[in-house]
Amino acid sequence: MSRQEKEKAVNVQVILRCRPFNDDELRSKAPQVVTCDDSNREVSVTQSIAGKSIDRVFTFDKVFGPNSKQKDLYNQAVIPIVKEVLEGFNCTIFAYGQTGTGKTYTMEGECRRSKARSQGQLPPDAGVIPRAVKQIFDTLESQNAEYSVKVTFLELYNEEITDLLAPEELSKVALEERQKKPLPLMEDGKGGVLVKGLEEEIVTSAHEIFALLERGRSHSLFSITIHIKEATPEGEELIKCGKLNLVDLAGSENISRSGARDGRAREAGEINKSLLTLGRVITALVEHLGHIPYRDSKLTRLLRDSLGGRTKTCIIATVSPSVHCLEETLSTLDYAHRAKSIKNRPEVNQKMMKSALIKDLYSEIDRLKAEVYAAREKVGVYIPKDRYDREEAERKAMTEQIEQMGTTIETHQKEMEVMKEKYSTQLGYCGDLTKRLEATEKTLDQTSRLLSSTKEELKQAYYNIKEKDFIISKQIKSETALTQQACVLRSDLEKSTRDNASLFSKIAREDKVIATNRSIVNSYQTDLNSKLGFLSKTLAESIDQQSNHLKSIEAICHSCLNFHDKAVSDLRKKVLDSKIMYQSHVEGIENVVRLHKSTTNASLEELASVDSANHSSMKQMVADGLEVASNILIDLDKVLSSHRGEIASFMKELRERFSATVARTKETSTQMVGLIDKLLEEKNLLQLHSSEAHETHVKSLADFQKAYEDQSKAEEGKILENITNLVSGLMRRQRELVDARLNGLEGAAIEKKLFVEKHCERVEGVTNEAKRKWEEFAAQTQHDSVDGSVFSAAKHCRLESFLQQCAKTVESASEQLKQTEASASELSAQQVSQIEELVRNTMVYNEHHNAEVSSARQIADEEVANSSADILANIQSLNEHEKCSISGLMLASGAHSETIHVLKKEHSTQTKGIIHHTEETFQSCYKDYEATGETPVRSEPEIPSKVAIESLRALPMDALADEFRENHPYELSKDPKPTMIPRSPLIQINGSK
Ligand SMILES: Nc1ncnc2c1ncn2[C@@H]1O[C@H](COP(=O)(O)OP(=O)(O)OP(=O)(O)O)[C@@H](O)[C@H]1O
Repeated sequence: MSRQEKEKAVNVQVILRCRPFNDDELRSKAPQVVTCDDSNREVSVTQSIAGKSIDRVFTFDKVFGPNSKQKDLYNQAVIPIVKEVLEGFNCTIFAYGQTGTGKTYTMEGECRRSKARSQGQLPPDAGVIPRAVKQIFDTLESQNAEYSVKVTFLELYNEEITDLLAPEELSKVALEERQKKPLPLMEDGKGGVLVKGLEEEIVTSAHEIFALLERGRSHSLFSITIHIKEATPEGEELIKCGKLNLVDLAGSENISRSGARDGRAREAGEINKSLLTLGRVITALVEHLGHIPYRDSKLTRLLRDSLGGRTKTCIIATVSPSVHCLEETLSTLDYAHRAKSIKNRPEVNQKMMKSALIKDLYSEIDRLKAEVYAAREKVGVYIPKDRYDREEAERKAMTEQIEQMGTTIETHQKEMEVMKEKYSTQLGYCGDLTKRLEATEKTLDQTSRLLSSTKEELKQAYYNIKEKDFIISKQIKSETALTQQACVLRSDLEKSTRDNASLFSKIAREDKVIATNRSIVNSYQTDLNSKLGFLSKTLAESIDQQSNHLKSIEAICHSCLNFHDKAVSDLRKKVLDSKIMYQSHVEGIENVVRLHKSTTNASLEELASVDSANHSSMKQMVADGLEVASNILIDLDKVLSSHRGEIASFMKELRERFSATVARTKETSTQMVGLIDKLLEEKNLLQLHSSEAHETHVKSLADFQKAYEDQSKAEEGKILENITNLVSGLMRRQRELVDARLNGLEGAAIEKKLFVEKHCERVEGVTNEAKRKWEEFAAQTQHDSVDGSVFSAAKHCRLESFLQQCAKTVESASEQLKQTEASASELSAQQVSQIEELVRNTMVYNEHHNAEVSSARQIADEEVANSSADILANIQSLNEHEKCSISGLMLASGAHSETIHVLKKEHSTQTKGIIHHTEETFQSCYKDYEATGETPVRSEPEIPSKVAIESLRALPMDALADEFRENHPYELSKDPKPTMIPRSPLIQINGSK
């Protein structure tokens, strides 16, 4: 298979494993309801509904029955997955199922307790995790590859993540604390999720992993990440990376079954939250909904890439074969079957250049160093910018999620309301349907009764018609025989007339008699024919009416039956639909209620704890505040009194200083005046001194010149002889220089003198001005100081009054603070007790509500089960009812046939009357020949006797009817088929007429 093909969308692989019966189930002889067909990958579950056993069959990617071994499951299902991990895919295997169905057995097996693996062999009971670890290390070692393997191991319980690989060198207490501390989840910025602070352990052999697995528990997620070094043909080093996640989920049973209460209820609620969210995520993925609620639980956040992402996923669903777990088994099978339709798009992880990996690792080391430094120096929290940004983004996302959850809760509540309404409407609808069913059943009963009575009547009518046909045919036969006999007689008479002329008169008489008799016979025949015609007409009409009536009844019966069948099937469908809908609603409501309950309980608990914490912190705060305030007040008091003293001393000092300053100013001004006078004196002296100094200077210069000249003359005299030529130049130059210097000094002295004189003039002016100003200033200062002392005295008085006022305010404030503290603590205690009561009430109400909901659900369940069972039983027993009603109808038809018998009797009496009357008339009219004695002896004509003629006459109606009944006995319960009814003989007669 090419890599491209491999990276296409693939369905999540779902494997079903059914464990063998456990000891308890064997002891209680629990019936088996789950049957596995490993070769056809089918699982069938037998359910008993309304006394009938119904099989539901599920097909999975692989099925492992109760006799399957750990090795079989691993070899067939897991080896290919581990191979793909070593090729660079990310793969996840997770076990899902009810508690005690073998999730941990399948994932971990019994190897934790076994010592066999210490010899390098795994025990036969070893599960998927140890076998996968062994396969990974065996493969890596056989490939002689350079590799590194690191593992993480966490527990996900109660929606909290705990690191099972937290360092062991910490003390036991610290370790426990650390292990208990839940770790938060963070988005990694690439669409993935990271567990913040999760330890990654580098392992070099399978044994090290086995040692780590000792810390394992249920509800855990064990991840192995493998890096394998590869070399390209160009000599570059690449790192291939694959990851295998092995998850043992929590049991999927519901809260009511587990009987969880209080803390355990929260636990079950949280577990349920994870599994409910997992179910919702699966549904959303299967139905391709826009929003997949991954963020609703930590489990789904962790498994995000495994459900609809780029990871290859295999779900191992575990079930029990026992009837006791039927409900959960069906739920697990539904769950797993739905998950089969999830599509993932697995991708091979991109290979990394070794240098890039090293760079990444260096930056990671830098980050860790910075964190270690921050932790060691305890200089606050060090968060790198990107992490801060990530956390900020996560915080925002969480805020949004909280808002979203709020709206989701609202929507759920609304949905719950709608569902409740729908539920009550459905109940009403169910009631209506039941009433309609009852009414329809009654109508059906009546119609069935009517149908069978009508059928019986019809049958009776057919029988009567046959009987009448028989009688009529007999009568017609006898009439024909009589007519023939009359004709024979007539021909005999005619022959006698011809033979015996002497017997003319007799013949005439006889002719007369015969004519009379013939007319009687004719009239009798006409009369009989007309009566028979009337009778047959009446019968034909009656038959028509009967058959029409029967047809209409049949049509009504058919329509009734159709309507009934349709109504029954509709009803059955509706009942089943409503039952399913009701169950789904109940399930939905139950889930919502459960979720709501867990959330409410958790929030109530949280509220209670927050509230009590708030109360104590408030109390503490108020007490602290009071203490601080009273400290401050005391300080303030102290400060105020010290300030008061200080201000008083300051004022005193100020006053003293001021008067000293005034005195000093006065003194200074006097001194200044003296000084100025002195200055003026000094100026005059300076002037004098400067002119004197100038003169002295000039004089000293002249002296210097003279002395110099004298010295030069003396020295000249001494050395003139030796250095006349050499020194003469020098001396000249020296003289020039001295002259220039003397001239300069003289000029400067004159300049200085002029400057000093000018300066003295200016000083004099300035001093005079200063003296004037000083005197003004002194006067002003004296005046100001007097004003200042008056003002400061006034200020002092005001300040003092202020201080007193301030002290009073402080005292009243402290008093008020005390009062406020008392009332605040009283109020907060009151509030706390109120909130606590509210919380207690709400919790009780919640429990009560929950109990009500579950009892209502139970009752509704029972009622629905009862009513649907009743309806089904009713439908089932419909035939029996029909049979009963038919037998009832048979009785009714017996009564009816009696009535008909009576009618028939009446009819035969009437017919007898008619025949008797006709006979009498015939007897009275029919005259036999009377002998006169005049007739000669005649040859014996063969005239049939009256008895013979009478014998030709048809039997009376009763006798004919009896004969018919004897030959055609009436069958009671056989339905006459209209198509089989023989045609009435009267039709022929009527036609021939
Ligand atoms: N296929 C099997 N063969 C033999 N015994 C099994 C099998 N499956 C489970 N068992 C036994 O059933 C018992 C319960 O199994 P296990 O603890 O693995 O269930 P579980 O689903 O992990 O439960 P929980 O949700 O509580 O973790 C164990 O004693 C285990 O040995």
